Amino acid sequence: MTISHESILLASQSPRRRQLLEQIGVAHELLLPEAHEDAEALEAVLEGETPDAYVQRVTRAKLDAAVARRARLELPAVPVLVADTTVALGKRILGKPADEAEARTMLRALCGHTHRVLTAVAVACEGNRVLHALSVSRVRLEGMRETDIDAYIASGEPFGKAGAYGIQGRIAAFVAHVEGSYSGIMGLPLHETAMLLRQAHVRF
Ligand SMILES: Cc1cn([C@H]2C[C@H](O)[C@@H](COP(=O)(O)OP(=O)(O)OP(=O)(O)O)O2)c(=O)[nH]c1=O
Repeated sequence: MTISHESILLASQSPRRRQLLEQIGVAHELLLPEAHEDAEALEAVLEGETPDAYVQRVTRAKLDAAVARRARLELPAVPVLVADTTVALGKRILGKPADEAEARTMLRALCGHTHRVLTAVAVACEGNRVLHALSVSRVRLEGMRETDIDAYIASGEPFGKAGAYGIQGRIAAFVAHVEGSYSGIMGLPLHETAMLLRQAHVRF
């Protein structure tokens, strides 16, 4: 992989994060996990951990893994960007649903209530100095009928997404209120990300 010194490395498998970074014109290359790296173990919730502590710990672990990967691959020391998104219903952390039943349980729990979407962002810059930010948004999903939930699950959209939904897709028809950062809910809060990248002297 040839990396321009004007680029950053986005260590993420999320197509949304890539698309969002493109939206603000940040030149980047992907730094994807290698086969032996176990993302699931990294994302396990510790006992008693709050959603805020959880999302920041996972983000830091993703960053450490990505910086180690950059070194292993002998890539130039350009900034590395990572993020993690978690949906919190009170103290309850809703990750990505493992199957249809879990997606259904999550959607039923979210409907008719306001929940928080937390996205932590971290950048490793020169000298491996770490910059980080946390975006917290509030989303209210109105009640969905069981038939609406069935159709949404059948669309496949809940999978691979924290809280079993993606605000950028069909669920938008049920989003009654949003407060905070739309891009943050999608997975990369662009205002906070731009601030961190400017602090890291990235030009875009
Ligand atoms: C709440 C919400 C989440 N999401 C997605 C964003 C993230 O991709 C995903 C949360 O999972 P994450 O673990 O944050 O990210 P990821 O595993 O997809 O990617 P990475 O390689 O960077 O760790 O949920 C949406 O796309 N829209 C939404 O409205």
